[in-house]
Amino acid sequence: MAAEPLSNGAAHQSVPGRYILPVHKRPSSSVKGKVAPPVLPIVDLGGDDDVRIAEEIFRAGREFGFFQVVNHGVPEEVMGAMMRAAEDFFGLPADEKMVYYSTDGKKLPRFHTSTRNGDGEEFLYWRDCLKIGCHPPEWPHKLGAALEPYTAAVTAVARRVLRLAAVGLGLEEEHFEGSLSGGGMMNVNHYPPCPDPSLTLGTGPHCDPGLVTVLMENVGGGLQMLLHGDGDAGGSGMWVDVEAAPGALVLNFGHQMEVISNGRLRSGEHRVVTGARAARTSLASFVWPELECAVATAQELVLAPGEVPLYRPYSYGEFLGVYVAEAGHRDAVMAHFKH
Ligand SMILES: O=C(O)CCC(=O)C(=O)O
Ligand SMILES: [Fe+2]
Repeated sequence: MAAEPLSNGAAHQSVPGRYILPVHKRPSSSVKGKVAPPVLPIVDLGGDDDVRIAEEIFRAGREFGFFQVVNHGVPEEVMGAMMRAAEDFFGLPADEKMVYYSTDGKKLPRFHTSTRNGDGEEFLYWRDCLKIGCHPPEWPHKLGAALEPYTAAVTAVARRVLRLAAVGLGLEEEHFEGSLSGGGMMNVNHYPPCPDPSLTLGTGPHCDPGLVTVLMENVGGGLQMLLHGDGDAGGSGMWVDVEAAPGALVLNFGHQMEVISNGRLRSGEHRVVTGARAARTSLASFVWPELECAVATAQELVLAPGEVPLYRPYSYGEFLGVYVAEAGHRDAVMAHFKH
């Protein structure tokens, strides 16, 4: 049954039944212990010491799949205008937002709650979202003016990081250019205050499907990443808060980076916990391959003695189909592509 988005009505006094997660899916069910949250690695994109920057990105990508960037070159006014436009959207009267409402997972732009507006969903995540394609004619007119400069600036950051990631991996600097990074879209996420955050999640555990994601948020707190325990931070299987400095952008690698790098760079698994007080808005800009693009582990890497590709080649369209069908569950998705 289709669900009404959270931001369409008055503030919620209690958690509607469909948003209450089964006990084993609630945020506390996966806390096995406590580690001091590691500081999210800070990569300074300023300056031209690309070797240093590439090394920093490689280290953060290997351990967490997550890092924050400063001196990224996206003007403060451009970030501010984009965030205000996003916040304003969710404050619009319901009928203006519902113009974009759809349960058709392929439609863009698309306004939805949870992941699919309740269509085929056993339970709902405490999130409204506006999904936007990467091409201007499809942009919702209310956000259009802010989207153009923001998307251009953030795409430039992603492209620079992809060039540096290629250098860190020992690939040609241009490895990710062209159709490998020719696609993408944006999630404009909105998490209203939740009357009982222990019963809900804003987004469930997932890795992003593409190469790299650039995230901007208005309120710190909510995003968590899963630790793997094989780096200095320890804490295998633990969720820790992703906290970024004011003005920084948070970046994470997605599944395609893990496949192409044969696991050297991790796709950072993450989720969003809800908060009782402030509404949180975040913008996740995804850079990914064009649908017909063939994706495969980079041959230059697999030449290491005895090393074989972990995943079989596929088209990105095939990958996205599996990702949607498996609702983004990391292991279930990757099982389709493992050798
Ligand atoms: O809201 C966030 O911090 C993360 C959102 C997210 O994971 C996504 O849109 O894929
Ligand atoms: Fe995500």
